Amino acid sequence: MRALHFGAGNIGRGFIGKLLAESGAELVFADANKSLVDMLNQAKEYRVNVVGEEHQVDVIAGIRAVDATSPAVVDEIRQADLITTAVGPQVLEKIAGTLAKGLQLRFEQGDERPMNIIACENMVRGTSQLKGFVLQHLPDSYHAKLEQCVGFVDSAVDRIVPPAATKDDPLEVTVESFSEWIVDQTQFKGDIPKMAGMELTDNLIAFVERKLFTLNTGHIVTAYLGNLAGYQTIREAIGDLQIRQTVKRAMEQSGEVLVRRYGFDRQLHGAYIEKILGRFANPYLVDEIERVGRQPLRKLGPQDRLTKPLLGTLEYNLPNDALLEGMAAALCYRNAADPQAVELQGWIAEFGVLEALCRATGLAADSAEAAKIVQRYQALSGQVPA
Ligand SMILES: NC(=O)c1ccc[n+]([C@@H]2O[C@H](COP(=O)([O-])OP(=O)(O)OC[C@H]3O[C@@H](n4cnc5c(N)ncnc54)[C@H](O)[C@@H]3O)[C@@H](O)[C@H]2O)c1
Ligand SMILES: O=P(O)(O)OC[C@@H](O)[C@@H](O)[C@H](O)[C@H](O)CO
Repeated sequence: MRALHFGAGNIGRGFIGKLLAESGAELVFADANKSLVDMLNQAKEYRVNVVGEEHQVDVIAGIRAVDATSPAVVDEIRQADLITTAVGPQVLEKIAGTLAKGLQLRFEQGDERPMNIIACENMVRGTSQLKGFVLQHLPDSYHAKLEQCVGFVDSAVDRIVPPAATKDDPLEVTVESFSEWIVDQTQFKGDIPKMAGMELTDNLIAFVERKLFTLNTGHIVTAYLGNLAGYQTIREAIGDLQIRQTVKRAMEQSGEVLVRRYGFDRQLHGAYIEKILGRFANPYLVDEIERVGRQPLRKLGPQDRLTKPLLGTLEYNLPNDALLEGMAAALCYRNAADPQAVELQGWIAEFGVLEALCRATGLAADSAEAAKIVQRYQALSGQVPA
């Protein structure tokens, strides 16, 4: 199997690329960072440090890389059996034109072999969104061929991978031992690739929402409350009992929506939350609040990990105070190095906090929830670190 993976970053090297290579795929990374591409091509391998109760170092060998902005990537796309991505939700639109070029070339050459594409991003049905972008770039005359030959397979991906702590080997990644990759088995074209570590489901939406609206909801509340309390890492923040209680409650409040919507077993979901709290406290990982808190406008978006669960609590008439607290803390997030944090603070300065909140989340300005968030923001904003 020839696999092309877009995004040789933390999750690309530490999870999806590792899994592809270990399954025997001929693996090529495509990345826009030229020095990363050069380093991968020079080393042809990298180390993955798997940390937890037991430590292990895996060497991922026999890999190469291509500049995702160069014409060479088009030919790699043409030849691939499986294309995966871990580039960030906002980048999918940017790589769609290149994907369309590679697919067009493949179709022009009369190649009708099945190919599958899986976006491994923290978003609901990211691959389906990518398909929409690809269709915008692909001439209409190839749309039927795309439907016939290319499977766009949605997935849920879970493994905490902070940027590596070691400075001496820039390619090494450190990952937690837990990992979960669940894909929608109904969307493949041709044979489903056999890969240890890739689970199949015909009910993907439940698993995507379970992951995004539990782990990522808890993660972001930890990050923004931790930031307000002056912590640097997720582990420090979750070690603060008061923060831990709010984070747990936020996951429980979001979780109750998931239990009602998808029929998850309440007790098992409680155990899932406990396990996640343990993962946040992993003593072997240094996960900066800055990484987890990145892009607050995306995190506050209507379909994302704070607003969507909040809307669910309204639908089922459930408590939501911890989710509101997390959203108020998000509005307090300042980071001069994060363009979305700067933009959010710019909106607050220009339009006031209520309008900024409504722009970011889509909440109605006259809603009770918006009023409560603003009230909590006023109380919390006094604590914003200098
Ligand atoms: N790190 C985690 O713990 C984790 C876990 C699960 C899911 N995810 C998701 O995986 C995705 C990637 O996250 P990450 O933490 O690995 O980020 P990252 O920043 O470490 O990696 C992203 C990579 O994409 C590359 N890239 C950017 N634009 C590109 C382009 N146009 N073409 C090709 N490559 C491009 C960057 O150079 C970088 O190497 C995100 O959607 C994230 O939500 C991350
Ligand atoms: O990647 P983001 O920015 O959507 O979210 C930050 C973290 O919550 C995320 O990367 C988690 O570490 C990951 O989702 C764990 O599976």
